[in-house]
Amino acid sequence: MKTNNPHLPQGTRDSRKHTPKADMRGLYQRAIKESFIKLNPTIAVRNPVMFIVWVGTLVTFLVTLDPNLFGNIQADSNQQRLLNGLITLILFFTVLFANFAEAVAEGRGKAQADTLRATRSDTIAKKILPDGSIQKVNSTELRRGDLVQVIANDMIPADGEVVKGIGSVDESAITGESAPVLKQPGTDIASSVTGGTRLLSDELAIRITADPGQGFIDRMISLVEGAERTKTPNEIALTVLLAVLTQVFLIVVATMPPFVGYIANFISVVFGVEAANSLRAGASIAILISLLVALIPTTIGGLLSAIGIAGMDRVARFNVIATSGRAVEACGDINTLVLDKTGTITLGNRMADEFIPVNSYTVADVARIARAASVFDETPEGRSIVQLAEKYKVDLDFDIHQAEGVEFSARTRMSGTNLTNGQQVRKGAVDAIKGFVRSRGGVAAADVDVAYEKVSRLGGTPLAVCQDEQIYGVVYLKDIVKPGLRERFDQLRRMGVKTIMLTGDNRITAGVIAQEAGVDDFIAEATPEDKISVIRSEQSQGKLVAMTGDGTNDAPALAQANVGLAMNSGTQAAKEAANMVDLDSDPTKLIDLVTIGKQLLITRGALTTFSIANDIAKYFAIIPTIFAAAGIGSLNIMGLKSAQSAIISALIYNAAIIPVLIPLALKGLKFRPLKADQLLRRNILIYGLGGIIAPFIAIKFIDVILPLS
Ligand SMILES: Nc1ncnc2c1ncn2[C@@H]1O[C@H](COP(=O)(O)OP(=O)(O)OP(=O)(O)O)[C@@H](O)[C@H]1O
Ligand SMILES: [K+]
Ligand SMILES: [Mg+2]
Repeated sequence: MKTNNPHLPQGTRDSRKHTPKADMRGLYQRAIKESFIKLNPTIAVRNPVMFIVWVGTLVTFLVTLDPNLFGNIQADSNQQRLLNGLITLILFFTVLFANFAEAVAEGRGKAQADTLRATRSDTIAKKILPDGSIQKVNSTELRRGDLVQVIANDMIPADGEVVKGIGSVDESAITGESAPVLKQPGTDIASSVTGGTRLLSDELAIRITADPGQGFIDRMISLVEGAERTKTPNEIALTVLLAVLTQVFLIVVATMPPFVGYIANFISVVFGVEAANSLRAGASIAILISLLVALIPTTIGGLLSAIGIAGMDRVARFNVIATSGRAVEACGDINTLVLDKTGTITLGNRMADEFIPVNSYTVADVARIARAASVFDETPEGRSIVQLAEKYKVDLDFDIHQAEGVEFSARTRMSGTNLTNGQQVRKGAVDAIKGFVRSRGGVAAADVDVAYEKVSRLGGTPLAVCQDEQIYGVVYLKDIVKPGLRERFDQLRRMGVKTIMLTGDNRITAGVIAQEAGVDDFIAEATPEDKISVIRSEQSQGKLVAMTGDGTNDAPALAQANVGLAMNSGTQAAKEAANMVDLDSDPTKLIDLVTIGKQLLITRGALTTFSIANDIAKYFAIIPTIFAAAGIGSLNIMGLKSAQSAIISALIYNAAIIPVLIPLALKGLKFRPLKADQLLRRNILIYGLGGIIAPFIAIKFIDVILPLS
C-alpha cells in the first residue's frame, strides 16, 4: 500500500511527469544515422513496398551511368542521363525518408531505455547463506530462490519478495512517484519489490524471484526499445495487402513496354517516326520505374511501422508498459471493460469503521471476536479491524501461540482463527458466515440481515463475525468510490465500450457502488472462476474484453482477457498474467489506453486511405503525359508542362509526403469519442477525398515552379 495520500484522485495525477525529456537534436541526429543503416538490404527487405523502391533506385542509377543499358532508347543520351540521375536521387530520398520515419519512432523508445538502463547499474548484494552468514556477491550472480539482506540506503539487487522485516522503498526509478512505499511480508501486494529501487529505511530479507536479465526493469528496457516488437496481426494483414497491390502494379508496369511498343508502331504510321520515338523514350526503364513507385502505396508503406511503434511509445509515456503492440491495438477494439470493484472503482483502502452487534451482544463483544478472527489476517481489512478493536480495549482471551490462522481466500470469502480448544472464530462475507454457522447447527438472527442491509446500502462491505455457531455482529468496512469515474465511464459509453464491475462483494453493496460509479452492469459475489467465465461469455459473443485487476485471484481473468492491465502495486502473479502493467496503478487509465489504441487504428486507416487515394492522382499525372509527349495532348488533363516535368513532380510529391506526414504518424490523429463506424465514415471522407485532391494541387504546383521544360 502506498503511504502517500490515497484520497488524491488517481486519474488526475500527471502520469507523464517522469518521461525523460528527449534531447530532440540528438534524437534526429541518431535517426539520420539509422536511416542509412536501414539501407542494408537484409533490413530493407522486411518492408516489401519500400524494398521495391530501393531496388528501383539501384536500376535507375545504372541507367544514369548508361542510358542505353537496357536497349537503345533513340533519344538524346545526355538529357536522358540527367533525367535518370534526377529520378535516382528522388527515389533514394524516398527510401531514406521512410527509414527516417521508422528511426525517429524507435528513437524515442531508445532514449527512454537509456534512462532506465542508468538505474540498473550492477550492485553488490548481500546473500544470506543457509547457515545464516552473509556473502557479498555481484547482483548478476543472484538466482531465483536466493535469499538476500538489504539494509537502508541499499539498492534492491533484483526482483523479489520480502520474507522478513518492514521498510520503506523508493520506487521512483520505475514509477516516477517520489512517495516511499511500505514493504513487508504477508500480503502479496506489499511484499513484492523490484530490482533497481532503493530501500530507504530499516532492513529487509528478500527472496529473489527473477534470474539475471529477467527482471522487471530488464523487461521494460527491451520493451521500450522495441526489441520485442513483433508485428501485430492487423499490421501483417496490411503489409500483405500492400505487397499484393505492389505486385499488381509491378505486373501492370512490366507489361507496358510491349503495349507501348505496339502503340508506337501504330503511331509511327499515323503521326510519323518522330512521335513514335518520343513515345518510346517516354516509356524508358527509368520512367517505368518512376511510374511504378508513384503507383505503389509508398506513403503508408513508409509510415506503417512508425505508426505502430509510436502507439507503443505513447502508451509508455502514459507510464504503462505493454508487452506487445498487439495489446495496444487490441485496446482500440475493446467492446467490454471488466473492472474489479475494490481498489479499482473504489479507493480500496477498506477500513473497519464500525462494529454492529446482533442478538444481545455488545459492541465490545463484536470487537473481541472480530479481533480474535483477525490476529493472523495480514490484509488491510484484517489490520484495520485489529486497530478499531484496540479502541475498545478488548484483549485476546487466548494465547496466540496456541492458535492457528485461517487465511482469507476469495473462494471461501472468510478468514479467521482456530484455537487449540477446538473453537473457531471467523469473519467474512455475510452469506459465507451464515453458511458456516448453519453447518454447525446455528441459526442467523434476523438482525444480522438488518445490519447487513444497513452497511450495504451505504456502499460499504459488511463482514459478519462469528464464533462456532454464534454470529456476534457485523463489521462495517468503509470504502469510497474514486471521484470522476462517472464522466470517464460516460466517455467510454460514447466510444461504444460497455463497462462491467465484478466483485466478490454482496449484491446490495455492489449495486450501490455500481450506481454511484455509473458502470453499465455489475456482477456480485463473483469467485475467480466467475471472473473468467464472464470474460469468456463476452468473448464468445465476438467481443474483445479488457480487464483491470491487482490480486492473485484476478490473474486467471487477466490472462483470459484480450487486454489485461495489471496494477504495478498488484501481485507478481497479476503482473505476469497481464499483457500491460500500469506503473501508476491507476485502473481508470484503461480509458486512455482505449483512446491510444483507437487512435493507432484510425491513424493507420486514415493514412492507408490517403496513400491509396494519392496514387489515383499520380496515375492521372503521369500516364497521360507519356502519351501527350507523342502528341496526344488531349489526355494531359492536368496541363503539366511536359512528360518529364510531370514525372519528376509526381515523384517529388511522392517522396516529400512521407516526411510531411511523419508528425501525424507519430502523434496520431486527433481522437473523438465516436463509435467505430462513425469514425470510419468520417475518415474515409476526409482522407479519401483529401488524398485524391491534395496531390493534384501539389503536383501542379511543383510542375509550375520546377525549372524543367
Ligand atoms: N480479510 C478478509 N477476511 C474475511 N473476509 C474478507 C476479507 N477480505 C474480503 N472479505 C470478504 O470476501 C469478499 C470478496 O473479497 P475480495 O477482495 O476477494 O473481492 P474481489 O473478488 O477481489 O472483488 P473486489 O476486489 O472488487 O471487491 C469481500 O466482499 C468480503 O465480503
Ligand atoms: K506511391
Ligand atoms: Mg480484489
